[in-house]
Amino acid sequence: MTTKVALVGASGSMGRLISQLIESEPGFEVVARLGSASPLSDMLGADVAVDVTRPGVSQSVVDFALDNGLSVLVGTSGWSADRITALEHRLATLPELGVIIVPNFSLGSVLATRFATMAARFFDSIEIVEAHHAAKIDSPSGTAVRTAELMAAARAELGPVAAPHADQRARGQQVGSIPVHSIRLQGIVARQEVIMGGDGEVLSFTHDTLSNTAYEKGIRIALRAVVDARGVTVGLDSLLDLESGSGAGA
Ligand SMILES: NC(=O)C1=CN([C@@H]2O[C@H](COP(=O)(O)OP(=O)(O)OC[C@H]3O[C@@H](n4cnc5c(N)ncnc54)[C@H](OP(=O)(O)O)[C@@H]3O)[C@@H](O)[C@H]2O)C=CC1
Ligand SMILES: O=C(O)C1=N[C@H](C(=O)O)C[C@H](O)C1
Repeated sequence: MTTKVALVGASGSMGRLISQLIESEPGFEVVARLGSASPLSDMLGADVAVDVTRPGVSQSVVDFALDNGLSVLVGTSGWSADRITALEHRLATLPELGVIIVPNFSLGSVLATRFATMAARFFDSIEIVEAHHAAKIDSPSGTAVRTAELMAAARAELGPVAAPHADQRARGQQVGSIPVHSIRLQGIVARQEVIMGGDGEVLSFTHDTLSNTAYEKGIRIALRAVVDARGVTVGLDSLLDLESGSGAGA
């Protein structure tokens, strides 16, 4: 059986990549390509929707898809913990449907976030510096927000990180008390550094995306998973067993 995909944001950088990947993915076919001028009803007739649009648009795409019986794979940034909680409540009333939200399709990025989350309990001084291409419209990046939220959750019992003078604008935007600094620069694809300071030492986790090919494996894994998805799933790590590495060889 072929899964019919409505690709929302098809003309964009991620949309073009996903369209290409689906062409060589057995069992999937893009039946609708939507952009900013398309009515959302163009999705109707598809089995699943893939959303790679803009943070301000993604919610309406997901709402329309769910209203019309489509599960959704979301690659768009901007799905903060609050929005995800609201979505979980909605999905609780739609037991046949699922939404998979993947802040970053790159395996390396997901691993870097996992390592940083593991280490977060051991350091009180933590900051994130993320850098993206100049065309990126949102900041902080979805990956940085997710990383900060996971680190804050991991150290919930320890309280906020030590972020002196965090009221000064140049100290970044705090997410879960962790200052996040965003750089938008020509020449860069995507980069994130999580820096942790301790007594006489600094531990850092850096991930560089050098080209969009870094997203390919993760997109294939998430696409296969969305067909049978139920409820809300967040992060590529939820689709993989990071301890054993199983599922990563797509
Ligand atoms: N999860 C991940 O690993 C990654 C996520 N991203 C995220 O994915 C998103 C898209 O990134 P990218 O492809 O680089 O962005 P682009 O700006 O290249 O593409 C955006 C796409 O969204 C479409 N769009 C804009 N408004 C609407 C609307 N109202 N309805 C339907 N479609 C609309 C645009 O269509 P039109 O041309 O008609 O305006 C375009 O096709 C961003 O949030 C980005 O942060 C990016 C890279 C990796
Ligand atoms: O806009 C991008 O390019 C990216 N967006 C995502 C984010 O906001 O984290 C994922 C990746 O960093 C690239």
